[in-house]
Amino acid sequence: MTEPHLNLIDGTWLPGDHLTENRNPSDLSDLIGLYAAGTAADVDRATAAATAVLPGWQRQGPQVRADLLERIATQIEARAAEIGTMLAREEGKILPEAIAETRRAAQIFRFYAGEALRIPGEALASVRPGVDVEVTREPLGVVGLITPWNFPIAIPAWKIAPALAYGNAVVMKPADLVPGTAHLLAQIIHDAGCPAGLFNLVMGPGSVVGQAIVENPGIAALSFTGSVQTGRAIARAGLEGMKKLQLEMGGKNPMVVLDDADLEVAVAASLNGAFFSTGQRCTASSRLIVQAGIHDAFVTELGRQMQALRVGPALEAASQIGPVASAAQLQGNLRYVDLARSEGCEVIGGEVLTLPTEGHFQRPALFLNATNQMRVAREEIFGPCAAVIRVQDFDEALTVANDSPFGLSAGICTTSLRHARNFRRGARAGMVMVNLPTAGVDYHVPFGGTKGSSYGSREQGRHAVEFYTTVKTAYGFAG
Ligand SMILES: NC(=O)C1=CN([C@@H]2O[C@H](COP(=O)(O)OP(=O)(O)OC[C@H]3O[C@@H](n4cnc5c(N)ncnc54)[C@H](OP(=O)(O)O)[C@@H]3O)[C@@H](O)[C@H]2O)C=CC1
Ligand SMILES: O=C(O)CCC(=O)C(=O)O
Repeated sequence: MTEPHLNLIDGTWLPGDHLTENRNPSDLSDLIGLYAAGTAADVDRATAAATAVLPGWQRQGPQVRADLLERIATQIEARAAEIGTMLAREEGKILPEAIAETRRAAQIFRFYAGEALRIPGEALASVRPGVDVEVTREPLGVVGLITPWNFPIAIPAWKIAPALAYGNAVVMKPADLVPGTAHLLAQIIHDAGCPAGLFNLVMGPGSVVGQAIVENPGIAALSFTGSVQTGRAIARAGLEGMKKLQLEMGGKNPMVVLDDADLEVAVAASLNGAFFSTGQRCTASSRLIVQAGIHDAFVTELGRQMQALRVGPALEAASQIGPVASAAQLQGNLRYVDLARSEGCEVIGGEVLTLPTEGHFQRPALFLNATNQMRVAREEIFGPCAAVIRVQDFDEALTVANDSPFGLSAGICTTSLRHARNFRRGARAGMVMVNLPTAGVDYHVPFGGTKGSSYGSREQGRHAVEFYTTVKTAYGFAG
């Protein structure tokens, strides 16, 4: 058995109060390691250390921050194969996707190394003669980051990097399913020369460590990605503590396929959007809204390609779709497959697969003849399952696409410039994709949604400055 992996608090590796097992969802006999589960007292200690280090750190200015982020980026890149392997092993994403996600994390750190030197501000003349006004962006203080399991390095990266770039300190809790990638990232941040207490990793259950972060009065702001249910609970408790909030939650993302679409493009975008990463993306295309004229050809070709996808262990080169991340997630997916049948859908695929290694393998599923009022078309499943809804024309497609409690990403496949433009304008979603999967985003532009998908200002790109800073207005009279 390898050494247990500890929490990073105030620059020191500390044991928490017990150890939890991290197992490989592609092979449950593979024990990846033991990870320290922290306590509320660990969160208090981390927050106190973060508070103490901030004044000295902020006095050093942005070049020091940029240099630190650059060193972190370089190390992540250098260790992309090792980190990607850990990510694939603990989360179940296939290795090429896991390595690509790791490289994306490096790019994110590098992007914010540059942004640390570009913090915007304004100088204005006052309405009063002789007075100058300066509007600056100031750090918030200590920020609490609570991250999910489905992007175990990209999401921590796109929260940690702007938090540090804009002069804050961090207390982070990764999802309990994926401590290994977070621990590697914490090691890199520590080894890159991050001052003690500036970045703290506290692993452990959401109900203990997550809750303690949400309730700690020393934490000024919370950035969370995960389920709607947990996001709502964090919003209530966070507001009680008057914290600044940024919540990224679910999606039920529509992919509209019009009669005039290029069939090959539409099938490729839908296959990728609905099933890649085992459908475990908040941007997944879980509603395929298909115009009547192309419906049968589209469903036949998508069904054929979906059934041909090779589901297998994440580290095997032949695998195209890895396992579902956990037993609980698989059980949830299977309940939705049953529900689809009982709501009147014809189901293709969706069954549990028995492979040589014991893991959570499931064949992707299409729910045909769905309507937008069915629960399988309204609730986020977060698995390799997509509901197909037939519509008559563009107007109906747009109405159905917008009729959802969520509004994260929305896609359309069409060769009509007019339909593409009207969809971009009319879709009630934070991100719109034309002839592209609803999932798979760039790291240097805003990410986030409308309605039940997101709360607070956008993540990623230059827009992250809005969340991770507060505005100060300073007046001066020079005489
Ligand atoms: N939008 C997205 O990107 C994601 C959406 N989901 C959705 O959520 C469903 C369930 O997944 P799940 O992992 O349980 O999502 P959760 O929302 O429970 O978990 C997200 C993060 O919040 C933490 N957390 C849980 N409870 C609390 C709490 N009371 N206070 C503070 N933090 C808490 C979790 O910790 P811990 O892991 O220890 O429980 C994890 O770090 C999925 O089926 C999917 O629908 C899930 C992941 C990402
Ligand atoms: O689609 C992507 O690239 C990112 C998706 C994501 O962040 C998520 O599913 O949580």
